[in-house]
Amino acid sequence: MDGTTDPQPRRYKSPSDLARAPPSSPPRTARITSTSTTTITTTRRNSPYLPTPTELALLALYPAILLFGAVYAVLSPTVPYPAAAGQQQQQPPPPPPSYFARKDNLLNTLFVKRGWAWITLAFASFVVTHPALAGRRRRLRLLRAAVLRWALVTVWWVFVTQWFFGPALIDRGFRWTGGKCEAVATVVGEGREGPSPAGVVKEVLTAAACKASGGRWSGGHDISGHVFLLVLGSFFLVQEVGWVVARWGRYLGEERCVVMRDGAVKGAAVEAEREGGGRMEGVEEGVGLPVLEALGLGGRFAAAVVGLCVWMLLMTAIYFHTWFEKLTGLLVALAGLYVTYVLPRWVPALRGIVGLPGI
Ligand SMILES: CCCCCCCCCCCCCCCC(=O)SCCNC(=O)CCNC(=O)[C@H](O)C(C)(C)COP(=O)(O)O
Ligand SMILES: Nc1ncnc2c1ncn2[C@@H]1O[C@H](COP(=O)(O)O)[C@@H](OP(=O)(O)O)[C@H]1O
Repeated sequence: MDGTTDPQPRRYKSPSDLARAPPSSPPRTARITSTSTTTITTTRRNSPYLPTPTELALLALYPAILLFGAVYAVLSPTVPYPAAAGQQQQQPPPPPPSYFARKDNLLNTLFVKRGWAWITLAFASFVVTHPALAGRRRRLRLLRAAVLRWALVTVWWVFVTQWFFGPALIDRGFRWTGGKCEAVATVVGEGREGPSPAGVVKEVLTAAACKASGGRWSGGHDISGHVFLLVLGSFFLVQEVGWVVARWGRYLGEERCVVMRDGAVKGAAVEAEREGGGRMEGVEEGVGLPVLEALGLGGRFAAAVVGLCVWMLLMTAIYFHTWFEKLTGLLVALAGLYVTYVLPRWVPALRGIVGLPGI
């Protein structure tokens, strides 16, 4: 167990090794927790109503990226400001100042435009393969809660970008703020043709339908779908992977606090212990592993997806939309994240259903 008898000493096993190892194979040096050796420490009490300091620091990167993009777009001589400021210009757009200013760039077409599928794939590969979620007794409970949280953010993504009992919230918001499908309106205004012109205007309720009919979606507030998806998806992965790996490898000296049913505020680990979740019986812990190894294959895949999200967010910040449309994209994403990850900390009934990542 102490590694001195190992002919090829290696202090810790990687998650892929652990996943391959038969359940009964004795660990070499990595620590095993049993019911008597749970050592979860809470070093400071955070507000259950707010993200923890580490979460806040990570969240602060999003407005920082948007701010950087806006400043860069204004200051850079290569970024034509009207293009960065929105789609209101009447003239044909100038040639794109960079490959990533093109809507048909590969990362946009293959990654962002299929963004939720990538986020879902990364999440699934992490929860299915990571040894921290492999303990027999905890596995089902943790998986069920993680899938419910995925369903919650997925429903929010669907409502905001795809469908909300008709047009998605982004499309509804655009029309509520006075937007319309311009080409169709012009035809109607000029009374040129169309079997039922007024009907045509009524039917163009979404940006996609407007584009398909050759029109231009303009005049309203167009919440940035890219900012929304990239922030929601990347922070969802950060939460789902981050807390599991941080607890498994004991990387963080901080803990989420929760409001208990009797109103007491406690560290979330207390609840984990009560549920048996603080004790990874028979599950090797990742204490001391380098973070990259502790992430495992699934976690590294998720980290790569998060990296791509951050890069594309920066590109959107520099080349697309107005700053206010990007800000609302961010706020709408944060609303979904708050409901999924912070609200359960102070609403025990909700926590009983969707849980907290890693607990
Ligand atoms: C009454 C309750 C009803 C609840 C309804 C819930 C329905 C659940 C459906 C579950 C679907 C899950 C699908 C999961 C797998 C996938 O993700 S497949 C879809 C892949 N597609 C995408 O990822 C599209 C991503 N793109 C976008 O969201 C948008 O294109 C955009 C990037 C936000 C912006 O679009 P623009 O056109 O550029 O403006
Ligand atoms: N990082 C990025 N790379 C390429 N295109 C981007 C982009 N961010 C936004 N766009 C494009 O800008 C338009 C508005 O984006 P959104 O509202 O989703 O934020 C969309 O155009 P299309 O709808 O014509 O593809 C989208 O593809």
